[in-house]
Amino acid sequence: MKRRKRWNNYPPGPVSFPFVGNLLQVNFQCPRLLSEKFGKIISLQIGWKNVVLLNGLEAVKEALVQRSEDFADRPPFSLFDHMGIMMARYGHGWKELRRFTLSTLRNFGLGKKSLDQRVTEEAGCLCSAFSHPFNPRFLINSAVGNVMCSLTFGNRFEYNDEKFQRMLHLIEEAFNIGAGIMSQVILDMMPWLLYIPGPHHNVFQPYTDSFDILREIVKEHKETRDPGFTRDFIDAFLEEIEKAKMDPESTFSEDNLIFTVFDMFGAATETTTVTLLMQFGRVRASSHPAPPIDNVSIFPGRVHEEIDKVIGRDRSPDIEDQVNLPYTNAVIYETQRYCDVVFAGVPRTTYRDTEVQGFFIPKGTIILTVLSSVLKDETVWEKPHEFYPEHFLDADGQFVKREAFLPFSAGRRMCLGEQLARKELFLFFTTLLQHFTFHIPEDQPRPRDDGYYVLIHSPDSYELCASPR
Ligand code: HEM
Repeated sequence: MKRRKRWNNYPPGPVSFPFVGNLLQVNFQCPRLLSEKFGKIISLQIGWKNVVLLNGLEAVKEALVQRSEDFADRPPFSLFDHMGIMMARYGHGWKELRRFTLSTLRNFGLGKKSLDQRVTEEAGCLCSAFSHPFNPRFLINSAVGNVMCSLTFGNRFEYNDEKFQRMLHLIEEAFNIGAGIMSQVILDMMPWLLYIPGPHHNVFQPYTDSFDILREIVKEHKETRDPGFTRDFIDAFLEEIEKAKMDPESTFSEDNLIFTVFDMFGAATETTTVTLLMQFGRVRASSHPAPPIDNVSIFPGRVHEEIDKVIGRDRSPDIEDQVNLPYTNAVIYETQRYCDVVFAGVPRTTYRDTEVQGFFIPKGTIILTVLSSVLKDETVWEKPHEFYPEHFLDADGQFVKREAFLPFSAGRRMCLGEQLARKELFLFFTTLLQHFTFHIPEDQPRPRDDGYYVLIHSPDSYELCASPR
């Protein structure tokens, strides 16, 4: 009863059951249903935890931008005391690691040529790996993983390299487990389970295996490092550990190096892979002989035309071409809006007592910013539930950014890799469309448009044929 204390002016929500709260009543994939009943700001109880869902541009903007610090914390992680960046609690350690990571990635090329070249080079490798017909997930995931390897370890891997594939697989598995019901709800409600042997201890395995692989890579770096020459992110972090040796407050340690690299891989690979799969999925959906379901059928031709006119066929696309390719750019942005990959955001926690849209929200409440409800906000977008690249074009056909375009979230904890992801989404897409036309293998039905929701919104598995242009 004490835990169920209600505050004055606390947001409304469905009645919750003992122990499980609203866990069994709520369809998190469709928060719109809850909104229709309770409004834009809804309170829930998941196990013992108080959770508040924020829907729509106004509420999400007020929380993440205007009251940025109030909403900057993350919930405690039930499995272990994990630092890194993604799940770190708001405070000195997180600030130090985030600032360092952002500036190091920038120096290695976020905003500079060298990163563009790495991505372009990887897009070239991806082109040569395309066969006929094929499932693009493996290749795209490997190419995206390789960009991260090149930034953090200084080298890329062959797509069929066993160690590389094992690492990508383990990190993905660990992220799915970390966000799953066992670690988020069951172990959190009953932490004493960890003192009892049983199969639930398997949740730790992908973490320890991933950390072992990363620890080995860090060890190799320490053995081969030249202090006058920084090869990659790991070298830069090792330098920082040395500089901070005498500072007892410092967050720079080998454990935190491993956690940070792990976090970046986990945050970067699946999100970017799935967004690219959605982009090619849109192209593929447009080429199916059955009548189109929306206006997708016209766009690949227009994108090909624009790329041919601005870039031609002889040179590789460059990030600077973006400004001269308004339609292509609009298609990329619209895919992110329409497919809302990180549909419910990443959970935050209130850092102090605060309020949103007049509702009181106490310190320590878990906040889900439903990004999907912003990307499809009916008061903002002309055709929120259709694929409509014109959302990002003005009357003269020039590209325009929109305030409600928040797939990377906003505020202090917004995605740290937005610039890198933007480059990958643009350079992979334009390079592949410059070289290929895509279509669905004969005999396959029109692919479903809705995909499935776990931690993120992924497309159903599909096959693609790529014909050289
Ligand atoms: C299309 C690709 C991507 C999407 C849609 C995406 C989306 C997001 C979202 C919605 C968040 C949660 C922000 C919040 O709490 O409000 C986030 C956090 C984060 N992302 Fe991304 N992301 C993408 C790519 C990347 C890449 C390439 C990197 C790596 C460099 C990255 C690194 C991170 C990190 C480290 C965080 C945690 C930030 C913090 O807590 O301070 N992401 N991302």
